[in-house]
Amino acid sequence: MSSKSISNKKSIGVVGMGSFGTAVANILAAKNKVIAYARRAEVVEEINTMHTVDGSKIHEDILGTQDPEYLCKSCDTIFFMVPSAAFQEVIRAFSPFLYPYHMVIHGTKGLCLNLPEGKSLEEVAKISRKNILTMSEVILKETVVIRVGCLAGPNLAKELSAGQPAATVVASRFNEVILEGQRLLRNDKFQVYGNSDIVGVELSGVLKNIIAIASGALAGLGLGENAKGLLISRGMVELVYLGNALGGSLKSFIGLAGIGDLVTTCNSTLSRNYTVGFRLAKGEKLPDILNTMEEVAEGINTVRLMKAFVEGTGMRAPITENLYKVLFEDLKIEEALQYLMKYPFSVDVDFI
Ligand SMILES: NC(=O)C1=CN([C@@H]2O[C@H](COP(=O)(O)OP(=O)(O)OC[C@H]3O[C@@H](n4cnc5c(N)ncnc54)[C@H](O)[C@@H]3O)[C@@H](O)[C@H]2O)C=CC1
Ligand SMILES: O=C(CO)COP(=O)(O)O
Repeated sequence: MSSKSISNKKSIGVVGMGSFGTAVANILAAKNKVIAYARRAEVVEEINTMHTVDGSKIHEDILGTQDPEYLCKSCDTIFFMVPSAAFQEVIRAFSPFLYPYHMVIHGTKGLCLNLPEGKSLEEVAKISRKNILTMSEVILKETVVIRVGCLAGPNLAKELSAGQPAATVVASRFNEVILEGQRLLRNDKFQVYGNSDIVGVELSGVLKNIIAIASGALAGLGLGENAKGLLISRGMVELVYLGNALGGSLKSFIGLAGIGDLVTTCNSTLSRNYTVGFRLAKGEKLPDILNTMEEVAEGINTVRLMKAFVEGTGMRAPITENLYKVLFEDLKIEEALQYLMKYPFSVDVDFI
């Protein structure tokens, strides 16, 4: 498409130019001008003068800004691509400039804790569904935006940036959000499916990270493909149980954003969650791993939240509970594995 033919259209906004935000901004820029928000002035400067992020070339139709008001005025559709730990803070900075005519689609695979002011997870220990927010719920809570969507699926940013074929799911209660996501993102290397169960699709992307950490740990122990197949299938059962308890539907968990992303992240050294598990199994301590990782591994916080949720509801989630002990209580991975091998699972599939 020529730059002339896109000049009259409104730009598309992208908030957060990390790995995933940059990959998605590049896909969007093939069809539309993009305005990208980055919090650091040097990143904005690099985008606008060099057309690079972290030294990697980006599309020339991406304009950097540090100004939420300018971005919201210039764009009707905005993609929020920041980690869950920063999501609430970032959405609050944009909230004064967001109106009901905006469409907001996020790509964040994490959860927010929703506790009374001043309370921490350590103090409450057990939580229920009302203490957990998916990112679409954060957007609805913090802004007047109505048409909210999410983007989830097997979408390793490095593969997308290399132009490898992939597919994603745009989920929203509003069909127009799904259609807009498809119109903006679809190309001959990127297929876009729709789903109306936004919470189920969000939870798919969130919960598979737990199993990806465990899969990396198995690989780090030098275990083979039989063990991985066992983990992925039992992990799927756990994902379905937790996901159902949090309000998602089975149909989403067995789709591209669920099983599709589970398989991808459980098998890829490009996954940060998988890498955390792998390094743990090689004997590194979690704080050391976190200190040397530049990018976010959402699964660590998700394990903390899900462990507290499981305790609050009386459910059992053996992989998550054992992984919690490995991450935060120094349980040896070999011992966690032994425990799981002795766990009295009896029925193969009991969720259909
Ligand atoms: N990298 C990947 O392959 C994929 C990542 N995701 C999800 O996308 C989300 C973002 O991940 P990545 O881009 O990989 O992370 P990243 O660590 O590469 O980048 C995060 C970006 O958010 C920005 N940010 C952090 N705190 C901020 C704040 N307070 N205000 C403004 N900006 C802030 C950082 O400056 C950075 O640009 C995560 O939830 C992740 O699970 C989803 C699919 C694929
Ligand atoms: O979700 C992802 C790919 O779909 C990325 O996984 P990581 O966050 O583990 O890198």
